[in-house]
Amino acid sequence: MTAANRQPAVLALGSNLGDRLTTLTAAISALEQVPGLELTGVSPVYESAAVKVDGVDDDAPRYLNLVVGIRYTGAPHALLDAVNAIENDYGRVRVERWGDRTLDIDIIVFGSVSLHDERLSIPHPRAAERDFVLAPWLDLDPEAVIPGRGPVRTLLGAIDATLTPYAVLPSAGGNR
Ligand SMILES: Nc1ncnc2c1ncn2[C@@H]1O[C@H](COP(=O)(O)OP(=O)(O)OP(=O)(O)O)[C@@H](O)[C@H]1O
Ligand SMILES: Nc1nc2c(c(=O)[nH]1)N=C(CO)CN2
Repeated sequence: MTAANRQPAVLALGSNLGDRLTTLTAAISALEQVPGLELTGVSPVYESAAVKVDGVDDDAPRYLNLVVGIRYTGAPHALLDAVNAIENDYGRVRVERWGDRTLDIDIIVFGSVSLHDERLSIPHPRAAERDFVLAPWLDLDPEAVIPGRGPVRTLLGAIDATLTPYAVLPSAGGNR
């Protein structure tokens, strides 16, 4: 793919261990260094209780979450490799599914791509139920849609959201 046909994509970032805001800020800088990746927007940061496999865990460290808009010249799996490398650089250790982590980066949508294989599912299969993805994404793009699921505004309206606005990063911006 050439620079002329970069795909718009949305990434969701989360952290509930360590210096969460510093990690998220550093991760955004690291994303900007990925060859072929251009940052187009950074949402506000929200805080929320950790959602675990068996429900909300009020005893677990709370999460900070944000989403970023990007344009990317490569393929979806190359983007996954890049975000996995950044997660590893920031000390991400996979212990359990939905376990606590220093940094999580999910690919939410990638253009109009629909793909499901053993490494990657796009659109992200759980994004439509996650207030910590939908709320910051709506801030970034009020017209956002998850292909096959509907407008982010409608999806968020169907959820009992329990997020708290936490911060706006100096790098934040809806339209670059
Ligand atoms: N859209 C996607 N974005 C990021 N990773 C994905 C995606 N679809 C599938 N994966 C795969 O999921 C694997 C496990 O991801 P991870 O351990 O971060 O899951 P999780 O964050 O605990 O849960 P969840 O996927 O519900 O957010 C990754 O190694 C990756 O191969
Ligand atoms: N509040 C919150 N809970 C979570 C999050 C997250 O980013 N925020 N990510 C998870 C796995 O990706 C599991 N649970």
